[in-house]
Amino acid sequence: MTLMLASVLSRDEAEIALTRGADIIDCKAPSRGALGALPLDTVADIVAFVDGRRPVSAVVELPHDVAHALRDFEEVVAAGVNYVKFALPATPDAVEIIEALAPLTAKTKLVAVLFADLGPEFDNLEPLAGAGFHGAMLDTAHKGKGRLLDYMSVSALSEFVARCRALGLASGLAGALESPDVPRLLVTGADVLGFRGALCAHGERRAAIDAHATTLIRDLIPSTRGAHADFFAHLSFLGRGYIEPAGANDTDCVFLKDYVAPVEIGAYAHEHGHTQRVRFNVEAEVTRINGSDDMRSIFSYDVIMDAIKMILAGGHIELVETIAERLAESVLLHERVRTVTVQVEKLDVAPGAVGVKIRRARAHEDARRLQPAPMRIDAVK
Ligand SMILES: O=C[C@H](O)COP(=O)(O)O
Repeated sequence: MTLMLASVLSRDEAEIALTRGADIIDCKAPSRGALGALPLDTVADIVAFVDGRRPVSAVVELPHDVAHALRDFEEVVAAGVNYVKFALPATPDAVEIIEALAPLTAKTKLVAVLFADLGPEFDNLEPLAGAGFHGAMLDTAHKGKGRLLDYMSVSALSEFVARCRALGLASGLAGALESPDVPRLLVTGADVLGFRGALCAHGERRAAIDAHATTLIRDLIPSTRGAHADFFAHLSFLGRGYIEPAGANDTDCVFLKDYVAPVEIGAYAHEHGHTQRVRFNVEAEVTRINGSDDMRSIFSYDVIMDAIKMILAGGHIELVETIAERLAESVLLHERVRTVTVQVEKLDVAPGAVGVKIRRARAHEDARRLQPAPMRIDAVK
């Protein structure tokens, strides 16, 4: 289950984040850049307010002299936080920094932050795991100059998450994330999605966090916590067709039309080692959700494009049928999708197009698997 991390700069903001359902309360000073540390007394105040109801993380800004870092880390640990985050530079001394901080892993959970916009060094993940670090998080250093997905694709982020998982590291994704990014990043399986800007009015990370903006992000991330668990149960039953539409007009069609990509595809030997143009047409029949006019009520076409990119990132594929089946399966993972039609065409084999068109539906038993009491969306405002 992916957790929601909310970066806050005060006790009052921690109260908003906590009451609106954030899973992790992250102490951070937006005025000091991407990974700014709050004063220790503020961190202690937030820890005291949260009072164990959620895990609390805090940032340490690495000093140039790593020996001093230990003292800074010790002070934050003494403030009672559960996780300590710091920026691990993509420089040759990174392993030296990891080794210097390793003794602290006996006292707290250390999370190294790598910056996607600064050429992150993923080979440092092994030393981090070997030193007993808790996790690694991708973020962006230059706020206001792009989101995480502007620097790394969903496929690359999925690889980062898988590599962390294989090493026993928890994985986090952050970086000027916005609400449309959430359904796209959930497919990576990251342990944590981190937010600051998206929780603030008008996405301005230095402004105060806003209760409704925080609730919107919370509602987009499935949760096992309280009202939001019911909310998501409600959504998932909608997706599974639990609330039977009165008629066909209770579903909408989200489509991707004439999306052409270079694909390594073909069963013949001469089709290996190069790409061919392949055209994708996808129609997803989705259960409509009324009651909100934001990301909570839509199934994003981005998710379809990301699914295509993730399949193609896997290398050469022999058959168009294979791509079509995998794509249909990926789209049906989203519980709002009731049926999907996928057409995959090779454009460079003949004067026209050749390929396959399939239609797949969610298994009917899926639609009746659970029987909750439906809940109005605005009940979680
Ligand atoms: O770890 C969470 C970061 O504070 C994300 O901040 P941001 O959403 O402003 O990039």
